[in-house]
Formats: sequence, structure tokens, C-alpha cells
Amino acid sequence: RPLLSLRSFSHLRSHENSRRLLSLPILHLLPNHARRLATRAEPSVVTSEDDSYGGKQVINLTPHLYDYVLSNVREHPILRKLREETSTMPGSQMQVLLLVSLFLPHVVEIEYMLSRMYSFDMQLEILFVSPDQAQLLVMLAQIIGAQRCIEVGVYTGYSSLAIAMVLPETGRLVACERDERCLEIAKKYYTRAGVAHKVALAQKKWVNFGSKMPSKPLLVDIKHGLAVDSLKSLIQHGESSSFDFAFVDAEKRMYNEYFELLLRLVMPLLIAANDRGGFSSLQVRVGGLIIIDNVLWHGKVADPQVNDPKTASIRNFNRKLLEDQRISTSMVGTNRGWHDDMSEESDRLTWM
Ligand SMILES: C[S@@+](CC[C@H](N)C(=O)[O-])C[C@H]1O[C@@H](n2cnc3c(N)ncnc32)[C@H](O)[C@@H]1O
Repeated sequence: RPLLSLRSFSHLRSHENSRRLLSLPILHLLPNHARRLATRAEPSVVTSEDDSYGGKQVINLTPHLYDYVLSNVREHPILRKLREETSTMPGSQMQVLLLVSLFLPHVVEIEYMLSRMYSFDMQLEILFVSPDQAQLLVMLAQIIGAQRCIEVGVYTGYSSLAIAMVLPETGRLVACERDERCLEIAKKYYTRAGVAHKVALAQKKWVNFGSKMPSKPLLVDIKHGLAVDSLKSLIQHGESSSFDFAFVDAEKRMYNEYFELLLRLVMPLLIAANDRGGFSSLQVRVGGLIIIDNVLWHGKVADPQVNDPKTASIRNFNRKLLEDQRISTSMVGTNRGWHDDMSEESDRLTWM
């Protein structure tokens, strides 16, 4: 019976208000097949509302089409195992973290507060990249010949494992994650896949950044295991301009801070020359790639009526990148997440 009423919502889906109805958390409570039915009536092609694009159409990834995409992904068996294990993890204990953090008097650092609150949001989010997104990440890393990578937001390690598996033996991935329980799972799979030696974990209290001198690991004090701490530590320990690839998938309101720190860490290949054959101040940045997940934020960034802090922050960040002359950017739509959760608009748009 609930199916019928939700199906009737789906006929109204193109209408703005009905869209919101379908985004209501109630859809999360439905079994997967009910969610699929509730969202099946979507058009398979979307046309830009702006006439100046001449009715430009893009394919809308319907559940059916997305299943087809997923059936065309190469996913390593170890990655599949990790995905299956991660998808059974409960998120229910996370609300408690938010409440506890609000009463901790010594918690003053903004990232720390945000990261506690993040745990609350995590219940509502698709927590890790889908196999098709991982395939794209990996391919981009391979195309640029990535050697030294940073991941901000590891969770149980799906995307970092995918990247580490294609890095050369000399390659290194610095994995920034504040949740030690998640990292335990990640470590298990890094070992299982034989790539643990390529991954340097930026954990609470200390971090092993042994990538420059593998036999002599460098120990750095990290207060909360938070990403900004870790990135700053890398800079302080002389690792600027030594990475070539970064993937950001952690606290959304810290995107700008992550980005600015990563710009210092990710390698600008400086082509510096002038017509007299010497060096000049002309510097051309080529080579480094920073990929940032979730820049559509469940479609909320395009809705002027949504102004919650996280949406506003991502919207400002997107605007800033568009205007930032230091970088080349591209917003790339990937998918809606591999979960069967069809209640949200795609948020997996990525800046590169
Ligand atoms: C979306 S998940 C990452 C998923 C992962 N990239 C993947 O696709 O497999 C985000 C992760 O970022 C971590 N995180 C959130 N805020 C953080 C912070 N301030 N510092 C470090 N990690 C953080 C969370 O604990 C969570 O595990």
C-alpha cells in the first residue's frame, strides 16, 4: 500500500514541491524496491532551462540506467568485499557523538566541532564513492601518472584502496581520517590487497609520513586526527609541492581550508622561463589534480531556498573555484551513489 501512494508522488516529481516531498527522510525508511518504484517515473533526459544553451540535453541517470552503468564497471574482488562489508555498518550510534560534543567545554576548534557534527550528517549521506566513481578516480590518477596522493576523508577505505592499488610500488597515499574505527577496517583491506606499505595513515596523536624516507618514518603530532591538522603538518614538515593527486571527501564546511592547503601541497610543475632564457615570475601550474566530491550537495546548491550552513558553504566554495584564476576547473557529474537510495538528487558532482 505505501508503494501506491509513493508512486503517485512520483508522477508529480518534475514539480518543485513534489521533489521536496520525495526528498523527505521518510523515503530512507522504505525498503529498496519501494524506493525504486517511487522514483522510477523520472525522465531519462534533462534539458537545460536556460534557452541560451539551445535546449541542451543531458542523460539523466535513472535507476535502470545506473544499474547498467554499474554492470559495466570493473571492480576488483577485494574492493567488492570491502564495499559489501561497509554497507552493513550501522550508523545509528553517531547521533550521540553530536550531543556529547555540544557539551564538551574544551572543544573550541571549529574543525573539531564540525567533524563531530559531521557524524550526525553521515547517517543521511552516501558514505563512500561508488564503483563507477572509484573507476574514474583511478583512471585519472593513472592518466596523470600519480605517485604521491592525499585523501581527505577515508572512511573504511574504499576510494583510498582503489587508488593505492594502481599506484606504482614507489607511490604513496597519505590517508587523512579522524575515525580510528573506520581506519581499522581500511587497514585490514590495505593489507589484504598487499598495498599497506603504500598508505601513510594520518591518525590521531601521530602520523607516519614516511613517504620521503620510507626507512625513516617521520612522526608528527596530530591533535585530533583531523584533516586540516594533518595537511598543515605536511606543509610544516617540508612536503609542499610534493603531491600530484588529492581527493577530498570529508567535512563539507572545511572544503575551502582543505583546498587552500592542498594547493600548497599538490605539485605545481613550474615552467618558469622568459625570452632571455632565464627564470621569470611567469609560472604555469600544470600537473596536479585535486578532486572534490559532493559539490552538488544533493542538488541543494541550485535551490535558492536552501540556505543551511553546509549548502551555503559548498555554494560559496563552488563560486570561488569558478573565479579562481590559479586553477583550471571542471565540474563533472558522475552518479547518484551506488546505494539504492534514490531519494536524493545527484550530489556526486566533482570539481577537478
Ligand atoms: C564520505 S566519507 C569518505 C569516503 C571515502 N572517501 C570513500 O569513498 O571510501 C567521509 C569521511 O571523512 C571523515 N571526516 C569527516 N570530517 C573529518 C575531518 N575534519 N578530519 C578527518 N576526517 C574527517 C569521516 O570520519 C568519514 O569517514
